[in-house]
Amino acid sequence: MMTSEPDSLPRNGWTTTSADMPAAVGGTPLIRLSRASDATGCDIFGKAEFMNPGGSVKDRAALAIIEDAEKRGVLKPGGTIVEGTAGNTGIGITLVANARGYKSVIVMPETQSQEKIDFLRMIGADLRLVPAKPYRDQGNYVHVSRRLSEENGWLWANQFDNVANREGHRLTTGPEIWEQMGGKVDAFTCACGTGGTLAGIGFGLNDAAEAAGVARPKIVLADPEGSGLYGWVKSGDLSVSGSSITEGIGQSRVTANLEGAIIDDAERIADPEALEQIYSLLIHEGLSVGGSSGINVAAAIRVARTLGPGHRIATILCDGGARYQSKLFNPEFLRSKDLPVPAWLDR
Ligand SMILES: Cc1ncc(COP(=O)(O)O)c(C=O)c1O
Repeated sequence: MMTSEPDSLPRNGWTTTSADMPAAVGGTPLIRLSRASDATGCDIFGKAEFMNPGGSVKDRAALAIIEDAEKRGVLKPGGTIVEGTAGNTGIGITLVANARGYKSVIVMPETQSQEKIDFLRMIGADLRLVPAKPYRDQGNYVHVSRRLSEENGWLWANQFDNVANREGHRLTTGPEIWEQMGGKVDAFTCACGTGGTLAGIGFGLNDAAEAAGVARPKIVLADPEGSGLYGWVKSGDLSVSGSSITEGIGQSRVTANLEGAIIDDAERIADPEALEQIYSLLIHEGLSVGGSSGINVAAAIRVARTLGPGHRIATILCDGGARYQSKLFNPEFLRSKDLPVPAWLDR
């Protein structure tokens, strides 16, 4: 394995001296969300994944996938990693690649936020924008990235079906949440793109609960409109309806990362409900988060109301609001999607 630190050091770069960018991935704070907690009589906590070096939870998947490939000997010094991504995984891969001397080729649907596109270019990704197509179409960004890998002999990160993704969360994010909550976790809510975060943290929390001899937390999928997973969890039906302005989440198939995942229930959250949480977190708590975080917090509030006062619920603040300034915080964009524009934003 190519690391500049001995294996025995903790991977919590924010509280120890970091050797390099990869050492600073993870170890994020867990923040009590006051308004959501007060409104429900529960303690609702958000894991501040926007504090990772690349600004999102996907730094963890990127690092886990790259370290797994290094260990398996399929990523050689100076090698190239190609990936299809909504942007955040591409950012994580490119930053880890820069730190470790690899090259990155990032395939991304052109519909994703300009901020992610600009950031990927800034950090040196070889960016290939493609038209947004459904997964069944061979022009879909995931298939384009796989073909590029086959044609050029590059490593395909394959975040959707490479279970090194969820294994990374099982070994880091899950135990971190358990420890930060003192082993008292009643429920966990999380949206899915690849499913790595939901499945991996679910396994990690389950492992920790088993080791402690206590009941495991309830694991609840938070799903946007336009995703098939809510129906899949509720009735086994993956069919899709509606749409969402959120990015990086929603899925129409059971990825390898989702196979066998612990999922007890699901909440479907429409964009206005997610935006309400995003704006409330920003205005009242000073937390700037993106669309999937809004879906996650809205689902945590619903779960809190179902469980009743006194429960402790964790969720993920996946990335920051600045990544979506031109969309979630842009009155013209919101109006074009028939979404409400809050008065404070409309000036
Ligand atoms: C902002 C954001 N939230 C959530 C997710 C979903 O995470 P996962 O792929 O682990 O399901 C992604 C994935 O790209 C993302 O970019």
